[in-house]
Amino acid sequence: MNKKKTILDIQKMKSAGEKITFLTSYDYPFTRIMDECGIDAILVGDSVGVTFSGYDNTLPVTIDEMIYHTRAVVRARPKALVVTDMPFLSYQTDLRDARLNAGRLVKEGGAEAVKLEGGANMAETIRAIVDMDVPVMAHIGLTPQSIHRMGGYKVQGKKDEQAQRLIEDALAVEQAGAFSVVLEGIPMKLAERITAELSIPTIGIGAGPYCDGQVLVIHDILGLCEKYSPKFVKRYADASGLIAEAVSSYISEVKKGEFPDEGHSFN
Ligand SMILES: Nc1nc(=O)c2c([nH]1)NC[C@@H]1CN(c3ccc(C(=O)N[C@@H](CCC(=O)O)C(=O)O)cc3)CN21
Ligand SMILES: CC(C)C(=O)C(=O)O
Ligand SMILES: [Mg+2]
Repeated sequence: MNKKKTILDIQKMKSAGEKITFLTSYDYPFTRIMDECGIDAILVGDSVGVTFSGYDNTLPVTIDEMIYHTRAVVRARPKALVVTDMPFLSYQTDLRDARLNAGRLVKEGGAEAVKLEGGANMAETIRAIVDMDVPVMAHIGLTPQSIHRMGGYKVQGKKDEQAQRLIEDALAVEQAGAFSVVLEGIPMKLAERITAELSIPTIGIGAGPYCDGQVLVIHDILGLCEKYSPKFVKRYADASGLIAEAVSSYISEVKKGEFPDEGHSFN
């Protein structure tokens, strides 16, 4: 398909039984490459705080930083759907803040949808944003903005009672009008059950193979982020190694006077 992908295309893929592929991107060059490869959707994730800015977690990321990165992604004119994370404190305070910040991501950033963390507790917020025609993706299970409540990045929904609550959260966000939901860090059988019960697509990360689609952090699949190595990450390349090789070659050639040669110089 050579035209712009929309939330409708993403939703149709669930009924067609076609897996949905998401990756995070935070800039222009990565977006160009992954879009050329045919990625279905791009998440401008608040994981940018960890992978790009070097923070220990996602909590310090600001709405202005999310706008900045979304603009860089959108400038690549991807065919993929562009979804941007609402960062911590940009939607939890009240509905007005939530609407205003979701609107800023669309108006100033160029996002086509926003994502926020939470289930039943965020149903009203999801509804408020959807009511101004900004599509919302929900995110339940291991929600990184809740790191201090969870006491670390821990798999959620292992106990029956917790699992039941996550099923209720999933139903609540669908009911509130979310167009899709991320399931992060939950047992695969629970993700399978939620996927079967919902009519909106589930996008898993550390949630097993039975979701309607998958998402991973681009720096993780490239071996560019050493900070965390969750079990769910598969490293498809060693980009750190490639960069180190190139940088080392450059340093050594300059030191030896081999670079620049006449071919890289002007007369
Ligand atoms: N680069 C990067 N990738 C991510 O996936 C990611 C971020 N950053 N930053 C925000 C959160 C943090 N994430 C994480 C980080 C670590 C684990 C982790 O180590 N999980 C353990 C399970 C521990 C348990 O349940 O006891 C694992 O072994 O996978 C999970 C999610 C996901 N998100
Ligand atoms: C990994 C995904 C789901 C995310 O929220 C992020 O990158 O911030
Ligand atoms: Mg996020």
